[in-house]
Amino acid sequence: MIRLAGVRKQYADGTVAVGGLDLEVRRGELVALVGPSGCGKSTILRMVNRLIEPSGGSIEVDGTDVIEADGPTMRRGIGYVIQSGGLFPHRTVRDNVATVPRLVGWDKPRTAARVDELLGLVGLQPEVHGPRYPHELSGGQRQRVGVARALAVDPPVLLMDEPFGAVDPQVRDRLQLEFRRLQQRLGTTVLLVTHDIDEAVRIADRIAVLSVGGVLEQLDSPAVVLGAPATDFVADFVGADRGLRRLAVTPIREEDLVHPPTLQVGESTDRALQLLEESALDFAVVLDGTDLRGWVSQRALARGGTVGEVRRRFDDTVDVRDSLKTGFSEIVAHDAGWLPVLDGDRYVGVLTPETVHAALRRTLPDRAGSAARLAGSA
Ligand SMILES: Nc1ncnc2c1ncn2[C@@H]1O[C@H](COP(=O)(O)OP(=O)(O)OP(=O)(O)O)[C@@H](O)[C@H]1O
Repeated sequence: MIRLAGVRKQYADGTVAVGGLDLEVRRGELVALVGPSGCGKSTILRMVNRLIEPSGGSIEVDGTDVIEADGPTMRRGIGYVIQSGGLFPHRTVRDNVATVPRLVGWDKPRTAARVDELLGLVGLQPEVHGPRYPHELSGGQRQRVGVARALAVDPPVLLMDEPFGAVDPQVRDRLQLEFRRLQQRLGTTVLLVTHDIDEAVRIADRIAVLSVGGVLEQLDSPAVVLGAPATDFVADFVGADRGLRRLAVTPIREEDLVHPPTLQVGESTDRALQLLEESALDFAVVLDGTDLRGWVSQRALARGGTVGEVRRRFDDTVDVRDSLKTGFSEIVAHDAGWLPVLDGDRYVGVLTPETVHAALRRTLPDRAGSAARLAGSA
């Protein structure tokens, strides 16, 4: 959807902000540009919508050569969100969001309906927030309006420069996730600049790590950038705690889980003891059909009766849709060696510290793969 080939930018004073960049963003994808201050992130973004003229190379958006196109016309088709929202201070929220629909000639009813819809989408109330001026909103609300305005004519491409930068950390987390859901629902292609690696890890499909001069050090999924940094520069940039960050982006998979023996609540403890003796483990998971009812140890089974009578309940469970970080954190919080994982009500297996380790290894490319990646980026 966005294709940069050999793109260069040298400013008038001789500064080479971007030295020759190849980068592709797929349709519907969210790519985050990260890197230290001054590495050329904003320059790259602003060349895509021609707020800055490239000195060389080619840029295509959805197959159209951006450099050949008429700048203002093209910009109306590309949403652009900047830090603090970049709203017009003397226009109401409604008028801000209506800017582009009016420019492209939408009639009043259509524009009004779209503004209501968009304000609702970003979690604002049209009748409450619509008539206000930007200074009558909180920083987070202003940023939501900025996003709504950028989405007004449903642009296939959205460029965002530190869009959540001006919001306090708690609101930021929520806003990022809400935006991500919206972007996935609308299928918008997004190129986003941030210097917050955690933001990139949380919401991007792929992360482009840049060093000074707009040099692309690595372009890959958050899990791979964190788990297999292509260069020392990337390893340094993503930080010493990249291992912990990876836990947050690695999903729990059924195949990574341990499967101890399972018993049904109605079974006799004699039969259960027999089963446990055949297995290497001294505990079993107790189910009623596929629903989790607790667990039993060999010692408890020695008391006799049915499995249901001697079972113990779990302090906590983990959902299969949670990240390894959530799962591991629950294990630590409950001082448990293992916790059961559920898919809705259905029991699917057991998470242990060892399975966390195995899952982290699974998400890494093999050594040959990362060697090829290194050679490719050199
Ligand atoms: N108009 C300009 N004239 C000369 N040099 C410029 C101009 N704009 C930017 N630069 C330089 O180009 C380089 C890249 O700047 P850019 O703003 O793209 O970096 P960035 O990665 O977005 O930085 P930050 O994270 O600090 O916003 C920097 O060295 C900057 O000083």
